[in-house]
Amino acid sequence: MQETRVYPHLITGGGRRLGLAVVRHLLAQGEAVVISYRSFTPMVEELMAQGVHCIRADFTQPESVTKLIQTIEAEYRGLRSVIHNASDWSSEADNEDLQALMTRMWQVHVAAPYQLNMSLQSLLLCAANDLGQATDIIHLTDFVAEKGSDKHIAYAASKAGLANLSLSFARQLAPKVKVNAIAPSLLMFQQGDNKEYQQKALKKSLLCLEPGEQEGVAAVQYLLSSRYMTGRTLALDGGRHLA
Ligand SMILES: NC(=O)C1=CN([C@@H]2O[C@H](COP(=O)(O)OP(=O)(O)OC[C@H]3O[C@@H](n4cnc5c(N)ncnc54)[C@H](OP(=O)(O)O)[C@@H]3O)[C@@H](O)[C@H]2O)C=CC1
Ligand SMILES: Nc1nc2c(c(=O)[nH]1)N=C([C@H](O)[C@@H](O)CO)CN2
Repeated sequence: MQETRVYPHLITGGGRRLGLAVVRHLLAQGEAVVISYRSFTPMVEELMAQGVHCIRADFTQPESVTKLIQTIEAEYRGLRSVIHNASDWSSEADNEDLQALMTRMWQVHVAAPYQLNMSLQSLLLCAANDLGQATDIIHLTDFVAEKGSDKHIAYAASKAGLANLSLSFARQLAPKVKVNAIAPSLLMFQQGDNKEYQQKALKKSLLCLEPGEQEGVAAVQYLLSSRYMTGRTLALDGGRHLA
């Protein structure tokens, strides 16, 4: 009897916060996981010790993305999913060179996911054929992709570009690969966010709460389990669109 192959999930930016929570969730389910990381941290070291294949890649550098792709192509015959979580939340206030900021936002949030999807779609299709079920691409976008942001203009525009990739790749890869997005408004604050900022951010939604990373994990799990969603965005925004 032919053995069923195990195809890993690829999570970009899997070394901390939401990416790490998704990694832990999938490992707990006995899934195989590969991550990309930028900063080598004790957490990445711990994941390596647990047998997670951790590949260093800086998405500001196209050649680094190419090396990530080549490493995956050499090691795996298929992929169960590609989860584009890596992101650089930079603001105009923190960047003097605005041209460089826009270039970096576009490279990290659009060009790198595009390069990964174009190169790795054959592995997603191979796994879908072998498993007899659709595989998945999931883009982590942002509420501001639709609404804009007055403090993260380049970031928001690049997340809108990422959201649009979901539509094109959903068309190109159906029915073997489902392609969807998750657009949080707030999942979890950054360590440096002060109380005043947090209170102001909480008031932007109807539900006025910081849901935490498990809200994002649940959305990823829903999309991986769904048989009938593609080209769509799960909005995790606490009713902010009505506030
Ligand atoms: N947190 C929230 O409330 C919200 C999150 N989102 C989206 O959800 C996703 C996860 O959010 P969150 O966990 O807070 O994200 P973080 O900003 O905490 O982490 C993002 C990850 O991306 C990686 N990364 C950053 N820059 C690069 C780069 N140049 N090349 C490769 N990797 C890079 C980081 O790697 P490293 O750690 O190695 O430096 C990190 O692992 C993101 O796409 C985010 O935009 C959207 C709205 C709200
Ligand atoms: N890459 C990241 N993107 C975003 C983050 C983050 O921490 N990393 N955080 C937000 C905030 O939640 C913001 O929406 C409200 O404070 C947005 N994107």
